[in-house]
Amino acid sequence: MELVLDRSDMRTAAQDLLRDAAYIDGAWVHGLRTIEVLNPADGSLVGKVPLFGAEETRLAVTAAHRAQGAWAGQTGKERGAILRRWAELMLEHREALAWLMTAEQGKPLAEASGEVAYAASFLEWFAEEARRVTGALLSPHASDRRLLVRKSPVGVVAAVTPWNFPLAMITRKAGPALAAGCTIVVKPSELTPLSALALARLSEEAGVPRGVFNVVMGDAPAIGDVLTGDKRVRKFTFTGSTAVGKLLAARCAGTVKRVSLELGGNAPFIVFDDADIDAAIEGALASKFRNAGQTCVCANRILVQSGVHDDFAVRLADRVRTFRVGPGLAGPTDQGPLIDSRALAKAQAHVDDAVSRGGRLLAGGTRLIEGALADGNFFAPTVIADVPRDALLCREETFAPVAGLIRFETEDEAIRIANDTDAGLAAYVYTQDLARSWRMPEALAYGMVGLNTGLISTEAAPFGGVKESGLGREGSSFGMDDYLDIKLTCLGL
Ligand SMILES: NC(=O)c1ccc[n+]([C@@H]2O[C@H](COP(=O)([O-])OP(=O)(O)OC[C@H]3O[C@@H](n4cnc5c(N)ncnc54)[C@H](O)[C@@H]3O)[C@@H](O)[C@H]2O)c1
Ligand SMILES: O=C[C@H](O)CS(=O)(=O)O
Repeated sequence: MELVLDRSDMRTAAQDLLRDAAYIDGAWVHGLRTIEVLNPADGSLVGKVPLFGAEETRLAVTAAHRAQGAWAGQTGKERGAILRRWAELMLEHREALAWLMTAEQGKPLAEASGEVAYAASFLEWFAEEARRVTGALLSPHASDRRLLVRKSPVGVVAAVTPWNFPLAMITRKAGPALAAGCTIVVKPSELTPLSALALARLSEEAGVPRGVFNVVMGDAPAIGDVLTGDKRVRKFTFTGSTAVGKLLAARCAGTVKRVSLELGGNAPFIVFDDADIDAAIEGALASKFRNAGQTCVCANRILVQSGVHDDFAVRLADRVRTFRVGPGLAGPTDQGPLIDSRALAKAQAHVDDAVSRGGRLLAGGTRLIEGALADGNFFAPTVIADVPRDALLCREETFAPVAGLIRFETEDEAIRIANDTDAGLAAYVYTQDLARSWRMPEALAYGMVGLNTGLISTEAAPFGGVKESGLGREGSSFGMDDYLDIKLTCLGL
């Protein structure tokens, strides 16, 4: 199958990583029925993958279950060495992985390359954590007893991941899982499966034993039924929309699985009068428009104190008008397409609703269809000032390059607006007031707060939300806890 890429040198490199089969028990398994993977920038065919279902998923769970004991029997140092080699291979193939990602997901090549490094950083980080799983010898409750606590791998892990970060959302789970001694079955999004399969291809070269890392895709509900219902799966981890996360988490109750969820956001981005406005503009651009606004931690509501609201709005609009919007494989761009037509329709609905309620459109506001953009899902980077608080974009995750500015007067009012949502993933505050810098993170009901920065995601920190944005944390040493069970040995002397 010929990968249609613009530069032949990169086509060759990406072609080597391109797979049209699922990866089960160390084998590439083709299917009679296939799914087409399309480039969101122009609708062209990037690749095909099997349309698999329950039967193939059970085969993958069987492989993971069979491999788990031997994998856990390796030392943390041995598992860590394999994870580190996997990370090295990702970086050695960084350009090819980035091209494949831009082809199937649409993000600018520079962002895709950044995600490859970000994804590799989780394998690198957990290669070290693999060597640091410790236990405890507790102070006994009686002189003839000894209390020994050890941590052991939970067992077979099932992971379901989204399309917006096709590599990082997988390694953020596979890293700690494999470091802990678990094995894993991954179902990537059917919109972006090629990056996951390229990762599997590199896992072989890294020495990940057969059955330890498996990738299956196709009929998502049928696959999900097996992953949430098979009792051999002891841990289910999901990254995606809140609605689907709730559905799948509920299904895990039947076999009492460990569950971790990374769900939707509705991030407030709060700019006070005393903020460094230049820094706040840069932070808003980075947070709002990364991946064309398709990240779970994007600024979803930009709250600006009234003293600086109009100046901030005009300056933000001036900046977004300079964005280079286009296909990521055709040359340097600042913003790529949205993932599909549904995303385009949602973006337009949020814009139309905000304007109909009195918001002032300062930039963008419509789909882009000129020239090379005609066949893609391109939406103009958009800024709307004075958005009312009952607007759709204040109540729903927009997941598009649409910046809605809400005016506020006081700190208490900003906190009330910010916390008025069921989401609780990320929030951002720009202020130069020291006391306010302490008050705001404490008052905001979110798992993560960016203070004078719009970029908070790193493998070195615990990523996750509160309320309906999720359960558990991914990244940092905290990220191991979801893949380990605590076992007590009470020794009678
Ligand atoms: N909190 C985080 O870390 C984080 C990270 C990335 C994305 N997200 C969220 O994910 C959403 C965007 O991703 P998406 O559109 O892929 O979400 P989605 O929920 O539509 O899909 C996520 C995954 O679930 C699968 N899926 C969907 N329905 C299923 C079913 N019935 N059974 C089994 N699997 C099913 C999909 O195929 C995909 O692999 C946004 O809400 C975003 O905020 C959150
Ligand atoms: O979309 C959610 C991802 O977790 C984004 S990030 O790259 O981890 O910030």
